[in-house]
Amino acid sequence: MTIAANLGYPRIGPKRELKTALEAFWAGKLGEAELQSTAAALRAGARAVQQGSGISHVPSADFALYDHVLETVCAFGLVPPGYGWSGEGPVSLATMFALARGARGRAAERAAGIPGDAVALEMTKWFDTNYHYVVPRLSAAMRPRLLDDRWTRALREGLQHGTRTRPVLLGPISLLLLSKTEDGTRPLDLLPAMLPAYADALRFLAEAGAVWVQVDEPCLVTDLPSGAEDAYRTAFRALAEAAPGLNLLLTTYFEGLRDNLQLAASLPVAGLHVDLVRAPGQLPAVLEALPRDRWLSLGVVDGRNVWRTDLRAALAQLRAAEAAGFGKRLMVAPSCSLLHVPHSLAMETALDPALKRRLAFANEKLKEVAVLARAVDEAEKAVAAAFEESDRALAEARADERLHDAGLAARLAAVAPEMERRTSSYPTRAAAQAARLGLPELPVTSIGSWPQTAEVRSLRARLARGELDKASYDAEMERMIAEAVRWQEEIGVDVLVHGEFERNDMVKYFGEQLAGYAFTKHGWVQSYGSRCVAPPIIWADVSRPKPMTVRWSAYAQSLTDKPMKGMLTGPVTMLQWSFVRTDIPRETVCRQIALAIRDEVADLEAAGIPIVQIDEPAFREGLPLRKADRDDYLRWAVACFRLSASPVRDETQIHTHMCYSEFNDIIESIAAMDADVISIETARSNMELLDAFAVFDYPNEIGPGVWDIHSPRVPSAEEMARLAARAAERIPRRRLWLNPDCGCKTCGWAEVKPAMANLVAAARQLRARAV
Ligand SMILES: Nc1nc2c(c(=O)[nH]1)N[C@@H](CNc1ccc(C(=O)N[C@@H](CCC(=O)N[C@@H](CCC(=O)N[C@@H](CCC(=O)O)C(=O)O)C(=O)O)C(=O)O)cc1)CN2
Ligand code: MET
Ligand SMILES: [Zn+2]
Repeated sequence: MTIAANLGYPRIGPKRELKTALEAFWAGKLGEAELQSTAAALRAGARAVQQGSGISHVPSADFALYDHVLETVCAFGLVPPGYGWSGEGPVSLATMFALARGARGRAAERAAGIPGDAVALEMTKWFDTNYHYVVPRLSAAMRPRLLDDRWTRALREGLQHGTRTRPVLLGPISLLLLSKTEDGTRPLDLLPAMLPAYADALRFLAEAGAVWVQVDEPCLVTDLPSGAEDAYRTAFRALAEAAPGLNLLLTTYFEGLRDNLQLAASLPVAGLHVDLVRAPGQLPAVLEALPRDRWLSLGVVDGRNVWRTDLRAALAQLRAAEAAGFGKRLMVAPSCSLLHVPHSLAMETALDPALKRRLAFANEKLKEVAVLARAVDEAEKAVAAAFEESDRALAEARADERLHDAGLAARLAAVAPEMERRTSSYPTRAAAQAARLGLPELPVTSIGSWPQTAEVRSLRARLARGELDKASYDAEMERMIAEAVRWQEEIGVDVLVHGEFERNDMVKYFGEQLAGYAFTKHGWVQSYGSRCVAPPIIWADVSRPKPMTVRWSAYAQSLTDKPMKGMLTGPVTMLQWSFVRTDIPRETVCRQIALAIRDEVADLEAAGIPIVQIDEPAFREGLPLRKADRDDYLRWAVACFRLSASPVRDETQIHTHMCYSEFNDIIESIAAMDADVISIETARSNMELLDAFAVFDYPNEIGPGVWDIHSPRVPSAEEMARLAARAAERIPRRRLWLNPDCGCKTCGWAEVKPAMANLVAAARQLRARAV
């Protein structure tokens, strides 16, 4: 019988219950037992929904309080020293959260022996998603072993409630390849030490009654480093031997297997899961390569996007697998974990009904999976109604004239090459800008947002509930802007920002004002830990009905003689952090957004704003996972940024900002964006991220972050001056700016005020020193 399977379910809870519980726990308002019981209730709810939808392979241990990579690290005792773990026994919750968030000198941390200055481990993007995982920091001295059998515990939890779940384990090779090492060891060198711990986990699972275990190896879709192939063979031989009766499902997602297909097909596992949404074309090769005694799990329902599945097209792929001899060993599944989509459409009462009919969130996707599994076994007739609904929604979408804006198409077709170029080259512009702005050496600025306090959010919540009228809301925003402007002037910041108080999120805020975008009420997706985003949905051609930010920036500029920086989110990030329609190329959607941003840039200039920052924090994240696909992406991504940035005169300064990025492999493209100034996150890497800019001889101005805003610690002026001096060893001082790593929206004013004052002091110290 064809098996309906799921690979992972959203963790945050339909009403963000996990977020609420975590934040209460961290604030000392909720005990550990209560936190754990909220988590258990969420898992029970998830199992019930999945089973109720007809899923027979329900995942377990896909849940994590903060992050699944971090929980894996803690389970195996891969904890660096300095976080209060003795090296024996299970890793405490306090230690786990200190690894994730750094210590804050709280009583619970002191009690757990965690030094007050313990800094958080690095966080980075999970492949090309907007989910962040905690990067394991490994060393050869570590003695991996199974300290906390979270997998067997998860299996037993399901069994107690009558469900034999399929535990999910992050595979050893992906775990190591996603890690960093401290002592020059190569991550894969740790494999021999890791394997006994993995073997224990599998053996205990088998003893506890597991039948299937999902071993996630997403790195199999990437360009593997040397040695990885052998490591895969060694590892899976050991895993297979550890628990011979257990069925391992080798699970890949986010891309096709390509040149790793033979490797994947040759590993001694019971089944292979492949992503047929990202890489539908790999099916024939997979059918040819995979031995017929293996199970084949086909990811035909998109786990990364919110559109309803074309059931007929998906069924055709399943039938092809059946015809090729996998009929008795077939699984239907989402392409990847459903972590990346919102819980349920049921709560979305305000969506346009026609649009809503075209959507499927996690719960709806599970039903599609179940319908497809039945369709394979019982013929389409058994599920005819579902197929007709899918056909109808698709036909309706194709016929929907609202999707296409003829005027916009004409405008895009008329984009001339000079629209993607500033009038003059950087040296000419730099001179004009220097004359206009009169900035000191090492100018001090910030990345845009000031704290999104509970007060700001509650104003917005009251506006949404109708308890506050728009005029009063706007007046409150102006009051906060005015206060922020006065404070920045007082402490001596050179280029001011208005603070972005009026924005719920840097993408959603713009999406809400652009035509072609829809947004949800409860469509939350976990970004990291307790932080969520509600990505807007691009369903039709995107255009800008009217100016979006000019009012706030112009107001802020009216309060000061110092230059005010206008703040926009760039086209690539707007694309990357939205759910995007699939009927036209992403490149086209991005160019539409670029035109909208371009108009906003021009309007800001016309309103007298001398500097405009176009944020592109997701520029690197959008990079295809495979090197072979990268040039094409970089070509259009750079062009879109330039299209949005180029309507202005020489003397108007364009900034961009990027964070969470390694720049080495894309530095040429960053230079090609030709922003006058780029600010980047570098504080945590001790300026090492700047090396790419130095080696490449990056020609324009750079603001390397000297304050890690993700840490609650306030850096001293000396510390920031030291980092800036390190930067000055790499980049000529006349092209350097001083700024934090990123926006301050998640900080509190208690850190922001002293840290910004210290930043200004650091700049003054350095200016006084001749280098
Ligand atoms: N889209 C996106 N992706 C991104 C980032 C980003 O900024 N945006 N940054 C990086 C990730 N960093 C992030 C940093 C912070 C948050 C974050 O703070 N998220 C907020 C939600 C932001 C939001 O949409 N806020 C809304 C809704 C706030 C809310 O929850 N309101 C309450 C009511 C609050 C009250 O009554 O006081 C409710 O609706 O229940 C607003 O401010 O209006 C959260 O989880 O809490 C998310 C990601 C990378 N990816
Ligand atoms: C994730 S990048 C954030 C940039 C934005 N301008 C801010 O300051 O919040
Ligand atoms: Zn940032």
